[in-house]
Amino acid sequence: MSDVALRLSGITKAYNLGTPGVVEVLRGVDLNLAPGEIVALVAPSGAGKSTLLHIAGLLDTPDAGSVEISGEAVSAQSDRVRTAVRRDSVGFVYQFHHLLPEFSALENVVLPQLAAGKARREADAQALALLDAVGVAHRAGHRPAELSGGEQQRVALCRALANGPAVLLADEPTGNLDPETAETVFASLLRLVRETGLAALIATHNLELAGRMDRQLRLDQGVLTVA
Ligand SMILES: Nc1ncnc2c1ncn2[C@@H]1O[C@H](COP(=O)(O)OP(=O)(O)OP(=O)(O)O)[C@@H](O)[C@H]1O
Repeated sequence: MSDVALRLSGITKAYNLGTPGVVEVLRGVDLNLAPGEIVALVAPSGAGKSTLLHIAGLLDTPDAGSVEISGEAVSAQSDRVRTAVRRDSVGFVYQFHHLLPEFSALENVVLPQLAAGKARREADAQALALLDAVGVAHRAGHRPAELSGGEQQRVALCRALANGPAVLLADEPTGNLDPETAETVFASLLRLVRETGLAALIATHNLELAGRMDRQLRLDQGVLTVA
């Protein structure tokens, strides 16, 4: 295993808005995340944390700089390679669950595994084990609309972890939940991340949750600083 799960070097990103001009969102972001490390990303609204997470997760490309995942330089690779790395090595959790409404909880966790080439029986077993680990196995056959907000987020977490990623990226994963439910979901997330030894970068406005992670970084004026 590489000793760096995620490395961002010199990431810059600007959006050209025509008039009034260019918005420089990221101005040279450097970050090393070791396997097993959980890092909070704290940023005021509009500071660019979604932009940063999308670049780290290969959903967007930087203007300059590089992204390495598990020691592999991926930012300059072809779309095909980036898509495969994203599928196999990166898990995403968003503020809203984005589960597929017409599929059951189990199927939502199975589908990314089938896309990665896993056999159905193996994918089912992995999905059930993950749902069990976060306490929602009894809801495996239910569709997202039949689940509570906290259950939906726990299923979304299972989906993000289904292919055994090296890196988990989360954008306000508990931001849409009441405090008690947020605590349940966050506790599940921390425990699973600790158990699996993957690296996690978790954007949150919640300073109490941020304080329970290994490190806290602030995104301000386009660069990361220690919070
Ligand atoms: N596609 C785009 N085109 C132009 N400007 C954009 C685009 N995406 C983001 N921006 C701008 O870049 C800045 C950072 O946006 P981003 O969504 O990354 O912020 P954020 O920190 O995630 O904010 P929030 O916490 O409110 O979601 C904002 O000023 C936003 O308006």
